[in-house]
Amino acid sequence: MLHLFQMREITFFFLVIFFFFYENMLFVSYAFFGVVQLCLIAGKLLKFFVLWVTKAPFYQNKYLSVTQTEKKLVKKGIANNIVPRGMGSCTCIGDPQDEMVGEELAEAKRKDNMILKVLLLGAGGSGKSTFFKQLNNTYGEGYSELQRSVYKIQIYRQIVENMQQLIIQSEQIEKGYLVSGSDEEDVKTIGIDSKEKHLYAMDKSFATAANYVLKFPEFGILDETIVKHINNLWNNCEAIHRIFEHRNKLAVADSTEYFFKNITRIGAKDYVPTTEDVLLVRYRTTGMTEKTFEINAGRMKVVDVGGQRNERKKWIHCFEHVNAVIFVVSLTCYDEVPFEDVTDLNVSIYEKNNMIESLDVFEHTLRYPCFEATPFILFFNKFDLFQEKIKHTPITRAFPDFQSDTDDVQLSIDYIRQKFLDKASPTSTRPFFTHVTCATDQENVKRVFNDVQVCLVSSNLGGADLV
Ligand SMILES: Nc1nc2c(ncn2[C@@H]2O[C@H](COP(=O)(O)OP(=O)(O)OP(=O)(O)O)[C@@H](O)[C@H]2O)c(=O)[nH]1
Ligand SMILES: [Mg+2]
Repeated sequence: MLHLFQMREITFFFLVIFFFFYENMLFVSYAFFGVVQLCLIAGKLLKFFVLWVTKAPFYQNKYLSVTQTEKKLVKKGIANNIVPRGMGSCTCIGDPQDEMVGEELAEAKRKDNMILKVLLLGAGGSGKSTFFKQLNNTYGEGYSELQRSVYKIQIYRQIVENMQQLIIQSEQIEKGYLVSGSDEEDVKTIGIDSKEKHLYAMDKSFATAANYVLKFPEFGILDETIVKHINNLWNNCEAIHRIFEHRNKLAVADSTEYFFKNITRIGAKDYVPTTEDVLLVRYRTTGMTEKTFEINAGRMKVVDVGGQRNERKKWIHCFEHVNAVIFVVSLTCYDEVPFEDVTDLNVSIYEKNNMIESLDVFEHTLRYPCFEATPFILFFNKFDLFQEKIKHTPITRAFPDFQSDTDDVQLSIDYIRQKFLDKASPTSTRPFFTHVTCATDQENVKRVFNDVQVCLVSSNLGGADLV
């Protein structure tokens, strides 16, 4: 019994002792963990206070992050001690070399953000791609022999297609099409009096040459025979020259004369196009090309697009984050028929004027809401050709309101310039800059793009976002 009592007492005693200590242990442990928590919170508060006062993240912790780009740099061994950035600032710990990496990254990012995005827009054939090529020659790596060789097939095509076009037109005139007094109601003339049509007919002695050229395959490579025939037609056939005078209505490029004259060099087996050949070849752009050039220690991303009617539908795809639009106008197009309106080689229909089309495209482009505050730079291009054309063809061809039938270059350019500027809304605050240019002249392009760069930077980019 005693034993049992003692046992019960002893058990009770130990239970009391256990509960007493258990309660106290709970209290002690609660108190202990409470103090630890308070210390941790105080520590964090202290750390953020220090960060806030010094504006420098001394610590590397979960609030700080390393960007994917920086990780790649470390992986590639370009940078070796990238320290995470936190809360918008990027600083490095450790030795001064680490700090340099951080600064270089920041500088690289700042430079990246300073690229000006400039669009080259304008109607087909105004010279956009020629500017692009000239920029590549001046500020890019130029064209290697291999790259120039790519243009060979296009040069062959321009020569053969344009000669075919001239031959076909000669035949059409002979049949009575394209001359005034024609019975065909729909057919517009190219300004040849029916009494003069015999002057445009090729002599029978050119029949073999003409047939050979007409049958030449679309992507054929020039050989001795075709060179001989084209040389013969160009050098000896007067009718071909007379029709060439009407090239403005036939969508025959001005530069074709240069290629006809150089056909012996171009037809050689080891022919590699020169830089001049590359600049002068007429190649209708499809889609868009862009490249970043370093101009005046600044960077400019230039986008070249196709200007033909069906190409213009694609322009909208490159309208984001644009700092400026360079709108290229061909000064010589005031008596030209748009390529798309020279519809059928057999029965041509000449309807529109390229300068009026260019004005329409300009007006349409100005109306895009995304360009509301975007600076527009107008390039009145092909000044070299304009100076020659104005001597015999006044701009009244496009602007009958132009008072004088003058050959005054400055007066005519001023009139054309005003016609374009009139398209801008009178309430618009958007900046406009105008330049008279010659895209085939490297020095001119260099000077003009220098000015463009300076103008854009000083005009605060019209408030547009940087790329
Ligand atoms: N002489 C002379 N020819 C020029 C000048 N600018 C362009 N050209 C020629 O004009 C033709 C058309 O030029 P491109 O640069 O292809 O015209 P584009 O605006 O790119 O035409 P699309 O691509 O169809 O929109 C080419 O044969 C050029 O060599 C210039 O200032 N002077
Ligand atoms: Mg082009």
